[in-house]
Amino acid sequence: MPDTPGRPDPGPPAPPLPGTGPPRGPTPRRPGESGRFRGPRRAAPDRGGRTRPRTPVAVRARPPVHHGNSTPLRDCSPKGRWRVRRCTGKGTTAVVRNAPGPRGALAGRAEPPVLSRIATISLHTSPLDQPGTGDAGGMNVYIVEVARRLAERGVAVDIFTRATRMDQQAEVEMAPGVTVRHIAAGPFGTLDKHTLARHLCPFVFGVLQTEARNEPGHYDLVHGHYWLSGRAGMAAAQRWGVPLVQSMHTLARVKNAALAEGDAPEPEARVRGEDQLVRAADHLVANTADEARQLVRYYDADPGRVGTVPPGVDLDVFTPGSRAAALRRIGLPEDTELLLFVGRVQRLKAPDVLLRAAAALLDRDPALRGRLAVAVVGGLSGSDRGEPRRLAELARSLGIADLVRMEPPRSRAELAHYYRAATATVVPSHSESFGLVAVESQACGTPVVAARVGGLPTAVADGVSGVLVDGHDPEDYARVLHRMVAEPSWRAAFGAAAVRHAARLSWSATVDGLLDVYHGTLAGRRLPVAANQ
Ligand SMILES: CC(=O)N[C@H]1[C@@H](O[C@@H]2[C@H](O)[C@H](OP(=O)(O)O)[C@@H](O)[C@H](O)[C@H]2O)O[C@H](CO)[C@@H](O)[C@@H]1O
Ligand SMILES: O=c1ccn([C@@H]2O[C@H](COP(=O)(O)OP(=O)(O)O)[C@@H](O)[C@H]2O)c(=O)[nH]1
Ligand SMILES: [Mg+2]
Repeated sequence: MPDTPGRPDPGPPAPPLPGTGPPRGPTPRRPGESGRFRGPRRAAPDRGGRTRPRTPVAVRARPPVHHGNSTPLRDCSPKGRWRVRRCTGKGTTAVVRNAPGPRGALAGRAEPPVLSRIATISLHTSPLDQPGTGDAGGMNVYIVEVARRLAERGVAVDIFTRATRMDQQAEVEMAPGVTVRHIAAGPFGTLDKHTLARHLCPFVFGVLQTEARNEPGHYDLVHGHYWLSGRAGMAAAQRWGVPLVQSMHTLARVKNAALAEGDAPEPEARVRGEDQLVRAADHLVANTADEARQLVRYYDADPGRVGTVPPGVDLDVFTPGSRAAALRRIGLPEDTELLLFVGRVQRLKAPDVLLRAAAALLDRDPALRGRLAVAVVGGLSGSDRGEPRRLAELARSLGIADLVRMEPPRSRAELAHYYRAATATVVPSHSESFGLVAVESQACGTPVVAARVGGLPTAVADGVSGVLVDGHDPEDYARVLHRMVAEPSWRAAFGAAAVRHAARLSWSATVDGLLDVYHGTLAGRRLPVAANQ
């Protein structure tokens, strides 16, 4: 990754969102209702089935930037240093939190923070979508895997996403304790992510309206995924008086510093939105120490508010198995040497590098022609929809069209067969905050040949579970792939180490890390993090 790119002028601030400005405005009402509405007075059961006490107290609105703004509070329900409070005076309700800090009301007290329900925001893509196509990728997998496991540990998760079809139910139980809530915002159908910022206000309104059907204090924390969700999360967290934890998944400045040839840069509006979000979030979750450093270096994040929590892999689905059987299963002869690409088909992921490397490999070893195959598994993605057509043309011009299979997006169970069948999975991305595909492949016992960018050096143990390549020269990839094909014992050693490496990256460990971040945030702790190492 190149060093800090020239930081563009931050420009004017993005327009304010509902709920972000002090003092707090009127509470959302139900259609046809007048006066204050806080929904049915339903007591929220905690994870043990008990009812959490709600204590009405005095109100004070919080300024928009709360860090260091410690205010002693009395007579309120403690959630670590965060307090949710309600006032019946003057017909308004407000939710207030006191800022973390040693002078806060809880200083010196050792009460464990309450964490029973989280609002997860995934505005631009739904956890119910098929990953590996459009804008649905590793983030979707992450949200699903984490939500399920949080619920298993007694933390209910509501995932707010934008409704994309008229026939979608307002709420869908994705797993016990995990509810996907569809919020109408903008027209139905898939919208380009760059146009979604225009629909933030109705989305935020829908989220606030949904929450308003419950007692105040329904959510203990907001976790935003991707910058658009984070912008919505800023408003919701402030309105509810709870902390905002944010995962960026990708950063515009990082992507723009490493663009593939011909790729369009992320727009300035995203860069500005990310800047504001980094300032507003109570804690940022980075996938790797590299991403944590990028947040500090490119966005001036406070290192004490950046936590590093690596994503994981489903070790029940992605397991090693017979390569010959897997090849048969996907319709290829048992002696095939399969080079595999899995992911959203867009320039940033550089599937073209794999095709060029396959052609270079055949130049090195023409005898391979009868048994070499290349599979590109995944769907159209990104604003430039021409990539699949360009790949097909490239394959023809390289004289390898007969070897290349363009496969539609596959389910996770089906993907496991592709990984097991492959000689190597190739991840030549120009930028990658982590790279779940690399870990899934390793969990199936297949080594990875990847670009040495972003989080891939964490996902792949270089020289042990795979090989990292500097840059995107197809010859460099071909050299490594040739050895994988020509020296089966060399490849087998990588494969065995790959299984061990992936076994250290479980979703359960991810949830441990996230719970630490959540509890630390609720308690107002700064995180001892590697962001500035
Ligand atoms: C390329 C990259 O860094 N991917 C990450 C990331 O994934 C996706 C990314 O955030 C996409 O946004 P964009 O193309 O605008 O930058 C989203 O649309 C996708 O839904 C994300 O999945 O997150 C993954 C999980 O943290 C990470 O493994 C992957 O490397
Ligand atoms: O046909 C496909 C292609 C991809 N994926 C999944 O999409 C995710 C891609 O995540 P990754 O972090 O590698 O990249 P991202 O798309 O987030 O940039 C991985 O979990 C893949 O298993 C999938 O389920 N089916
Ligand atoms: Mg700051």
